[in-house]
Amino acid sequence: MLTLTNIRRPGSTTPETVTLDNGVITGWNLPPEGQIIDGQGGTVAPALIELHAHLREPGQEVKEDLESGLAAAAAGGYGTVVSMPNTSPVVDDPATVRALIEKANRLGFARLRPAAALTRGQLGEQLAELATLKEAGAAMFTDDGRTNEDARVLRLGLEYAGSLGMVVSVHAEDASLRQGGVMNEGVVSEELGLPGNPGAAEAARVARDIEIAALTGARLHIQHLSTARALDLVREGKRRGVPVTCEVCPHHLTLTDEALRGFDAMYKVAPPLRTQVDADYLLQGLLDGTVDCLATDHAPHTRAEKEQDLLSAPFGIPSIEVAFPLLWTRFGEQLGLEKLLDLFTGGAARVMGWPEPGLEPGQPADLVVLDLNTERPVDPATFRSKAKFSPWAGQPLRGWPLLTLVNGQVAYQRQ
Ligand SMILES: NC(=O)N[C@@H](CC(=O)O)C(=O)O
Ligand SMILES: [Zn+2]
Ligand SMILES: [Zn+2]
Repeated sequence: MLTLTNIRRPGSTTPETVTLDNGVITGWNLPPEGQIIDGQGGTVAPALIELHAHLREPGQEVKEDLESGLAAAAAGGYGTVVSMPNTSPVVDDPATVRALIEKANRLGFARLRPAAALTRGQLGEQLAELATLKEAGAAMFTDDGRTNEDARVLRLGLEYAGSLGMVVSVHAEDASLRQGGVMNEGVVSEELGLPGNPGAAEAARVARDIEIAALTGARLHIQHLSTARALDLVREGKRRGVPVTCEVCPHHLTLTDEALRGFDAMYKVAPPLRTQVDADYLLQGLLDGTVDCLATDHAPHTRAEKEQDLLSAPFGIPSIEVAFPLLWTRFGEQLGLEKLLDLFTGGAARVMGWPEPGLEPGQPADLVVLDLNTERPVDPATFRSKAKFSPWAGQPLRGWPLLTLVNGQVAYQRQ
């Protein structure tokens, strides 16, 4: 049993108390019992849900592992993380899915809901054993890290996953258009003389995949959507009743291809940072509901890897520890707290078909307490993630988590 005192519900200024027992919320403003934690006047919300993080286990533990990645997630306010299967080996077998879940349960940080590969080895040729992967606990199917080039294989994957009631999520870029592009194709890439990856690579693939979702009637989720054009395609697909959803990442909302002018591969990410027009358009998509949820695509690499030149360095930006404060500080006024929290919690749950998280008695005791007002600079040296660098290093942000509870247990507490 745990009692959390001195917390406020979103939109309220009244300090309250909540009691947790057996992994659920048991009641509000009851007499304190069990372990008592002072919420320091922070705002309490359901713990955030991350649908897209690269935790790198198995095989790439030099970049991140379950312990560092799930601790980082809890420090970022997340209670649940869907990990991507582009590991080494690829997560395409039930035993690995089970082993990951068991290990994560022992760690006691954020909950892990691993995604499994849609195709064996993520090679895009033969479907993985989706039914047994689901049975083992796979949360969704994706070949993220790679693109699904064969439309027929994606069709079969959607049909099979759809029959199991599972979501397929896609990294939607046309590989032949993307080629060796290391940044957005446009004015900046031309000035810098760097190979560009056109927005059309994303839009063309999103259009194709929405058609396949319409054809199959199966649930398709578009990952890390980055362009205005692709967002219009999703909007139109939804209007037609196609079962398509999409996520947007913090870096595509807050950074543009201008960041590449310093030739720093920290800003190299797939899909690439686009233009301010795209970033503004994505924000509108958050406001009007076209974007279903926020997801970080937390993609840790070693510093040495990211210090290589732009052509050699791997793609990816780590952000799981800064996502909420970053977006609250930048867009809190435009979005409002309730909408922003919904994009980090309920929106993600609805994409997955999971129960709607909430603060009522009976709800899971997965909670975050946020300090919405105190400004603190981003300090990558304090990150739990192994990737101790950040595009937002030094920036003063508000909205830092004070406490994250998972299953009624402390998964993170700020010192
Ligand atoms: N987004 C990235 O730039 N990188 C991801 C792969 C991916 O999400 O496609 C990674 O695994 O590092
Ligand atoms: Zn991807
Ligand atoms: Zn990814």
